[in-house]
Amino acid sequence: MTVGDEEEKAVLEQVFGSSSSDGSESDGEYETEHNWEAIEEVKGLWLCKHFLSHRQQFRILSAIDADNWFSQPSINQAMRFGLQHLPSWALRLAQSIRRSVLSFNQHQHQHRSPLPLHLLQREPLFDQMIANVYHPGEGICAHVDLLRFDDGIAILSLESSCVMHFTPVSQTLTLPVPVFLTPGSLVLMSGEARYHWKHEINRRPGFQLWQGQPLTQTKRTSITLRKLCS
Ligand SMILES: O=C(O)CCC(=O)C(=O)O
Ligand SMILES: [Fe+2]
Repeated sequence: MTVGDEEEKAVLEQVFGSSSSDGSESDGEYETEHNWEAIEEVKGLWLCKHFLSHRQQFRILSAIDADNWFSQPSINQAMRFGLQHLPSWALRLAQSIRRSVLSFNQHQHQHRSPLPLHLLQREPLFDQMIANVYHPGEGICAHVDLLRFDDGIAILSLESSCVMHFTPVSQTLTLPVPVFLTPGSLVLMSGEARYHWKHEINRRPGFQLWQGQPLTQTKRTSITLRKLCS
C-alpha cells in the first residue's frame, strides 16, 4: 500500500465505517456482476442497490471535489454536454452500466432487461451528465425529464440516502411509488418510467420516510446520465 492508499483507506473508514477497506476490489475497475431489481409498479424502472462500492463512490466524490465544481455554496448543479466533455469517471461509469446490464441479461432466465436492447446498444450510451448537490431539506419537484433527451436515463446516488417518488403523469389517483436510493445505488428509467411517470425528491420535513421511519438527511449528490436526441 502506498501512502496515498493508506490515506484513502483512513478516509473511507471514517466516512463509511470499518467495513470499507474492500481491498479485494481491483483498482478503478467496476464490477459487472450486479443484482438488478425491477420496480414492478413502474414499468421500465430498475434499481441496482449496490452498483458502486464505497471506494468507487469516494473516488467520484473526490474527483468532483478536486475539480471544484461545487466550491461556491450558490452552485448546486454542474452540466456537461458531449462525450468529449464528460469526465473520465463518467465515461467509465457509462461503460460499466452497459456491461452490467449485458451481463445481467446473460445470466438471468427471464427475458427482461433493465434497459431495452436498442438503447443498450446505442453509441454512445450517454453523452450528457448533470451532477446535482442537495443540502438537507432540498430536493427536486415532480417532473418528466425534457424530451430533448432520448429514452434511457441513469441516476447514480451518492452520500445521503433519500426516497424518490414516482407518480403517473395522467392518473392523479394512483399513490406515489416510493423508491429508496442509498449511496452507490443506480436507477435506470426507460419507456413508461421515463415518459409516463414523474419523479420527485421531496426533502422537506416530514416527507422523507422509509418504512415509517424518518431518514436522517445530510448532503446528497446525484449523477444523471442521459443521451441527447439526435
Ligand atoms: O437528483 C436526482 O436523483 C434526480 C435528478 C433528476 O431527476 C434530474 O436531474 O432530472
Ligand atoms: Fe429527472
